[in-house]
Amino acid sequence: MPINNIALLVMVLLCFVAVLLMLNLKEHRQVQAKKQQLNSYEQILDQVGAYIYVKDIHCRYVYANQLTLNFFGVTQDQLKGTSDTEYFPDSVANLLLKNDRKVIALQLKIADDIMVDGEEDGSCHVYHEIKQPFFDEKGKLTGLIGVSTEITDEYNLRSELEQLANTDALTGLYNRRSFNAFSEHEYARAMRYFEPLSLMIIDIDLFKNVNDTYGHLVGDEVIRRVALVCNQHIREADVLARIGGEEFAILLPGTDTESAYKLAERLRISQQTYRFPGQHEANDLPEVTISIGVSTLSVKDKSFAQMLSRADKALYSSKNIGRNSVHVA
Ligand SMILES: Nc1nc2c(ncn2[C@@H]2O[C@H](COP(=O)(O)OP(=O)(O)OP(=O)(O)O)[C@@H](O)[C@H]2O)c(=O)[nH]1
Repeated sequence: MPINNIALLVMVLLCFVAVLLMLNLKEHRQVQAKKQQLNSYEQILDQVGAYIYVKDIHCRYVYANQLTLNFFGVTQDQLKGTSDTEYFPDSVANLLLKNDRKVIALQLKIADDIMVDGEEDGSCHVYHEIKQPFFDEKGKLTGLIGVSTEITDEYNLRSELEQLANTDALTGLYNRRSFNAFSEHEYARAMRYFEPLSLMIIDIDLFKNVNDTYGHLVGDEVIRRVALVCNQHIREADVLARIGGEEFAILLPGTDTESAYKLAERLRISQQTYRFPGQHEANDLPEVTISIGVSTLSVKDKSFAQMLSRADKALYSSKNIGRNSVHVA
């Protein structure tokens, strides 16, 4: 082969190698750039004040940001392939797994509040978690991505506000608002399943005299004592509420007229014969009597209001015959 041709061949080969090297270098640079980009994304995620993690389709951890790693007390390498059973009590881990499986199976985003008991002080922490399916660039499901934030303070505040909105400050009983909600619910249930349902309205007799004679503060204590005595006689399913100043109501699911009447009589008598053990200050409060109106759900009732109105009428009958009595309507 002439020398010129060999030189040409060497030149072509060199060019080919140079092109290959350049391509390789470009690819290397791209990989490096991607790595750098991923590193900076990870750095960003590490600085977010939320627990961020990725799990595979078997609900095992693939990645977690620094906050999550700190919480679990593991490194990124130690985390890989582990599951929640290693970091949470069984009850919590099962709940988390249930949510994970839902996300994977239904390919749906879900949100939930999770309560976790603190190991050291027994305090309860609440986390709001959002989980959604995670797909690769070809659209194939590869697992899930989750974000959790601690909402203990908000949760406690919400519970306190809910309690304030639903309970009566003086007695701690349900207020009228929550009594109405319970009543509608129990009325619908009793109607649907043909179950008995009774209602009692209780009013303290001549209560104005108590206030006028002993003052409002003593009046308040008497209201609290009436509530306490009523509370001692009811079952867990019964709903006792303070629905007005000196007026109470008790909703009695699964209770027929006869049983409701017997309970009302027991309550009426026990308001006069109660005695709290020891030197209870309620024992020194002025005596009062109560009047009660009872009604029971009828198939003819079109709404809970009709039952309520019958109990009200029965209460007025009790007042009209001289108080300290029970009437059924
Ligand atoms: N101390 C106190 N008194 C209250 C409260 N809410 C309502 N009252 C009082 O309860 C009294 C109710 O009086 P009335 O409606 O005339 O009825 P009553 O004196 O109980 O007479 P009868 O119901 O007919 O037996 C009023 O004096 C109200 O001011 C409360 O939260 N605390």
